[in-house]
Amino acid sequence: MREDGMVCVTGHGVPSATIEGMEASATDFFGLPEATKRGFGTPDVYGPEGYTARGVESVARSNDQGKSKEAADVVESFTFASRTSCDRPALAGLDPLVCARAQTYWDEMIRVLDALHGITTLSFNLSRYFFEQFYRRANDASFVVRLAHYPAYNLTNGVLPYGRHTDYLTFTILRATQPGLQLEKRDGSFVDVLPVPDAFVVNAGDLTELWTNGVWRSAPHRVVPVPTDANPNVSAERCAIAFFTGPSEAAVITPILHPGDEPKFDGVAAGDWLRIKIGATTVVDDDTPDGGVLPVCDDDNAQRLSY
Ligand SMILES: O=C(O)CCC(=O)C(=O)O
Ligand SMILES: [Fe+2]
Repeated sequence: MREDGMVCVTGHGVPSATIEGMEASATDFFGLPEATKRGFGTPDVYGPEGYTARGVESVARSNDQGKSKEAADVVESFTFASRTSCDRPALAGLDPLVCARAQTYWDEMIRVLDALHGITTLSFNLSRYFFEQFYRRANDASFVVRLAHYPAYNLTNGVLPYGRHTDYLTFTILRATQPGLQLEKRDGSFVDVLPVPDAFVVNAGDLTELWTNGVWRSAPHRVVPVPTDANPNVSAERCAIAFFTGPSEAAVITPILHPGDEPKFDGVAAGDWLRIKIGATTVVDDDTPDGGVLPVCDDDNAQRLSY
């Protein structure tokens, strides 16, 4: 966490069936016709609940509030913004099996997060219950399950499946079975984060860095295309499941200081930070041309999604 801001977690106890169920839900959902997918949530905005279509999100814009007008990511996604998302009208009609699997996955992720918080309290000499007040008391902590599908696409104009960014809040618990994720090291070089069987990748986000006064690092990372064996000009299809975690919107996060420490950051309300970051990432029509124009998926060369 100090050096890279990213670790590989094994021995987490999450049943394989729970992980495989969520992966199967991702495969099933993204395999639906585009018009059906667009019926869930707000497909032309990234952030709220439900489906976000390809060409809408440009995560790299979160780095500078959108000033750089980075290209849209080659990704479509589905967000469960609460454990009971499926009860909301926006998601009415979603396959009940997908909903049930998401709830099971959610509960397991909370369990893993509790362990991560336990490790953090030990590392920073905090009360075992330090995080409770920020996450549980108001019962509105920022937890999100995000399913991401990176379709196969022609590698013609250098766009990335998912641009370089840091995660906005505290810990992200990530599951991906295909290569493509890269971590930016402190010297600016990128290294592959290859999938490890049965493991999760956990990375610290911006508020973890703030909270730990810079001791743990908010790791810049990105997803790069991985050419298929059949055609080096086509990127392989990929799926990932992220569980994003963060404190309640109103929680003001300030650096945890030990005797002799000087604060390196000002405090910030978690909700304000999230809005600043996420607000810049939706690509709109009047953006620079590259924002809306994506390479077309070559169906003949597209690989079947396989877990
Ligand atoms: O797809 C991945 O492996 C990483 C996705 C990611 O960085 C994110 O959703 O924040
Ligand atoms: Fe990320």
